[in-house]
Amino acid sequence: MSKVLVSDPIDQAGIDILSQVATVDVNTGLKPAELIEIIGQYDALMIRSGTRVTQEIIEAGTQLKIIGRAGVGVDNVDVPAATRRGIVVVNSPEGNTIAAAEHALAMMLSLSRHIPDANASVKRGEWDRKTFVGAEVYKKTLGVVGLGKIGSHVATVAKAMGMKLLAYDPFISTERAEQIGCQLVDLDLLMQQSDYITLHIPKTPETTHIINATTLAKMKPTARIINCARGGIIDEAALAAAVKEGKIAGAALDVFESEPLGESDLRAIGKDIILTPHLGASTTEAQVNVAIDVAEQIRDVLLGLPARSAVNIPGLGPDVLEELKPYMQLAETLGKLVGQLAGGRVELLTVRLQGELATNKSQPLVIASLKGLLHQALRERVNYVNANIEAKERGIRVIETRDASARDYAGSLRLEATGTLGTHSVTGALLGDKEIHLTDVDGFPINVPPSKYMVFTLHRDMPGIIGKLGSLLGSFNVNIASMQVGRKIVRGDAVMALSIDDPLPDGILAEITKVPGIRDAYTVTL
Ligand SMILES: NC(=O)C1=CN([C@@H]2O[C@H](COP(=O)(O)OP(=O)(O)OC[C@H]3O[C@@H](n4cnc5c(N)ncnc54)[C@H](O)[C@@H]3O)[C@@H](O)[C@H]2O)C=CC1
Ligand SMILES: O=C(O)C(=O)COP(=O)(O)O
Repeated sequence: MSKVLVSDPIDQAGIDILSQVATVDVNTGLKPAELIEIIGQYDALMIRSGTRVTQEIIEAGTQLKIIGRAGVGVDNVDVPAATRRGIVVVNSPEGNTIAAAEHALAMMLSLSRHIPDANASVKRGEWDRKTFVGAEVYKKTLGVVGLGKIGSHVATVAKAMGMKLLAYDPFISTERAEQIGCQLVDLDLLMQQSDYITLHIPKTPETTHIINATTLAKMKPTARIINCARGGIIDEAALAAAVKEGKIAGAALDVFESEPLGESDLRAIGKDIILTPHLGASTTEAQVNVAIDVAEQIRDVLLGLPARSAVNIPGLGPDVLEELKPYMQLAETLGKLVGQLAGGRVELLTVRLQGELATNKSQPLVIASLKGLLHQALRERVNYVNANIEAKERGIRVIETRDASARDYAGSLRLEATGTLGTHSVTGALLGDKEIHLTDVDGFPINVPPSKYMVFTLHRDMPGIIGKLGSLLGSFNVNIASMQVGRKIVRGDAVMALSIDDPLPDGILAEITKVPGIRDAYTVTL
């Protein structure tokens, strides 16, 4: 049975799902060294923001197949290191959207009405109605930085409260922004014109300290900023100084450069700074959502099924997988075949989408072709996650081409591999009930379903050659299940495709090439 380690608190609903297929150990609060020590026994790791999954931990996780982040941000996971090792990293892109958006809105209203400090003062026995005079958000301008799932929900609710909306997000179209009621502007203008600024971008090298002393200096002295996205997007020292010196009116932070928050100037500033301990996703509803979403994906991957929200399998969402799955199997089979025909080190793979397939996304088919191609060298170590990286590291160049006019089959895929021993090509299509058929080998038309063990020959089309090959294989007790010859012209060159019941015993390939008229022979396992 598989083993899953849950190293941050997650809802029981997730544990129940994992327990259907695995032994689940919940062990939270581990130090990095303790995690490194035990991770080697686990097939899956489920985390929230509390566990930093470093390269060292990934390398110690020799059995790991999947890392599941019960939430959105995967900045605490070394995703490139996981990708190199073929470990799927999944998250829950929507499970806590509402929770995080509502926390940002709560922060905005708390800032504008001084709710945390007013509450504390009443609880101290005071009745101070002067200190806590607030400001309305109605008709004020809210600047949303990052108009993704959370930013959009914040904007929608803020609009209903009568706020004017500006947004900065270089990856969102003007039309999409307008749909949500936002005017897209650049970051400078947003900083200058907003009364409230709320951040909803991921933490990346580009967004680290995107809000710094220079950008803060552009804000109005009456403006306030909210960060419920990630620590480190705002330069904390510059922010503390800006609030302390009255350059801006206030800030509310849920996330910090280092968590848990240690010694910090931020703690010392009174009612103009509100701090919460990374509570954005901490609602009962969100925690059930993310736990179920991620646990289901871990369960599926442990059962050999694809994950619906893998962050390190480019272009392979569930809808694409559903639609392209049969073609991906075709691509993988053709990749295995052309890799074995090419024999030596492959330097260039040309992936050609033909007929109806030409209008489809090529990336999943390229990944599947590479997975097949590299199978010979890497076996189970290559998967959809690391096929691209492994190919790059081996110096395999990939060219994608399309030919919508190819009409032999509704849709077909052609792979051509050029390597140290020459160039080979194979084409395949899905026929009837989506059954894979090989339709061309090295330019010779054939029509055979692939089988696990096959022999291909390149020979002269002349009388007697099929019989000689049949007897030769018979003399070595090799049973032929099916055989087909493809040729372009009578008595010219031809290709023979044989399906055999068992692997070809050692040494027979050399015997086959001694048959007069046979120029080359290949044995493949698909
Ligand atoms: N405080 C908490 O507990 C929670 C925090 N989060 C954080 O909220 C953030 C946003 O989450 P979602 O809205 O779900 O993500 P999303 O992917 O739907 O949206 C992110 C948006 O940021 C934009 N973006 C990316 N780079 C940018 C850049 N350099 N400048 C401007 N915009 C940029 C993207 O185009 C996208 O529209 C994430 O960092 C996530 O980790 C999410 C959930 C809970
Ligand atoms: O989902 C996210 O990105 C979050 O920041 C939530 O973090 P958490 O799961 O509450 O530790």
